[in-house]
Amino acid sequence: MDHFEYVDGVLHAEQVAVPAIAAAVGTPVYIYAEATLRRHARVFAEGLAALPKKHIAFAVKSNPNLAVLRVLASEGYGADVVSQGEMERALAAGMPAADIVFSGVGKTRAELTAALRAGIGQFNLESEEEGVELAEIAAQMGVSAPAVLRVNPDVDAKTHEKISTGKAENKFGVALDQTPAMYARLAALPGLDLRGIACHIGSQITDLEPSRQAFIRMGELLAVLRAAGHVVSHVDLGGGLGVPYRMGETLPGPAEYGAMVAAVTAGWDVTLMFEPGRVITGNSGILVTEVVRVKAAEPYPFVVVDAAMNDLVRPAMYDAWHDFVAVAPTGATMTATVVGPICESSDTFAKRREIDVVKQGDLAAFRTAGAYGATMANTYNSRPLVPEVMVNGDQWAIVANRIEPATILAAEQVPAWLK
Ligand SMILES: Cc1ncc(COP(=O)(O)O)c(C=O)c1O
Ligand SMILES: N[C@@H](CCCC[NH3+])C(=O)O
Repeated sequence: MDHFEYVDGVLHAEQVAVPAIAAAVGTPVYIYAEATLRRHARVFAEGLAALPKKHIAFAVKSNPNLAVLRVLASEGYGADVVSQGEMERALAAGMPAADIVFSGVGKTRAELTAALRAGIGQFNLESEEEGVELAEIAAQMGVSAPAVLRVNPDVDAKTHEKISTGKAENKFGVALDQTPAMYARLAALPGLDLRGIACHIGSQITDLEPSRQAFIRMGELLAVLRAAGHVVSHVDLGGGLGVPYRMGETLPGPAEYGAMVAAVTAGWDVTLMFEPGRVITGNSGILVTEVVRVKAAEPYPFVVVDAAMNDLVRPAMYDAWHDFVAVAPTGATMTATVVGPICESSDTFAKRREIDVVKQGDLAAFRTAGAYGATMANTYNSRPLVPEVMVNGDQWAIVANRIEPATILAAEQVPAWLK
């Protein structure tokens, strides 16, 4: 979090005072620190330095802002995409098609075709049905689709159930015990260059043991597939490494993760692939908001801010914690519930929490909002999508504009029967 620091009592993003951005752009506004993004990208890559052959594909879903993607492209990152839109963004940001991995259970025929045309590096197949369809399209196009089969290792990632992806009950990947036979059938298809396996057990993983167990299962499967005579040159271990959401919290970081991966995968002789998202972007961004008013209530007041669950949905959706701090704290604290203006009780950011004292008109920030923040925003209650700003040293720029909700139909566009 070191590029969002207090200088002379005022929160700064790198060398830029947050109030300067808020005054120019308005609130709410997402602010990203380029230096933090780069540092996270490098620290993650350094954590994997001991691995001989690897490829890192940034999980675009965590933050698809083009400026973010450009920074990560310049750090040598490829992209893990889950839609044609994400693929196009990665390409537009300068990521080579060969460095793009396409995941997701619902890739449509149109998306498979577009990705083949673009020449992406790898399709992560989530079902036999998808593999058969991809093989058929590729064969028609006279190409061979590089692919791996995503396995569901049936491991509990010990994270929030809504962001767990590696248990048998989850929709992702194919059952481990069915994989060898399915791999053999898919490998035989013309149009498919099946070259390995993939897994991803969940997001915001704060205990490395479930991942270790999943990777051990992947190693066992690798041995079974090779014993059956298959070529397995790539193993994709997904993303999911968690980040600290609370000031002072310490979690296993890229170094511990890398050491665990190196120990489990020693001797595999494959290219290992990684799909980190949150660990790169989470603490690279904040959401800045203004206090609309402080509403007296018993036993604690409500701090009503101008950001809402449509701007940052994680607290409403997963009961997620985001630190809430004053941009110019006085040093005093109060206990309050922090809420947005939306007409739902779930529009609550912090319940009965000790926070910096704030009053009407003060600026405040939700920390760790760089991942799954702006990207999950919507226009509920006819609120615009908030702008995004990137800071680089003492410079900053708007990297996504405020977007108004669906435009109001002009009178002549309203069908006669609605008039
Ligand atoms: C297939 C896949 N890869 C990568 C990620 C990125 O996860 P995270 O942002 O937790 O690193 C996800 C999200 O959980 C995912 O579903
Ligand atoms: N959107 C989730 C993470 C989902 C990860 C995607 N597989 C979050 O904010 O924590």
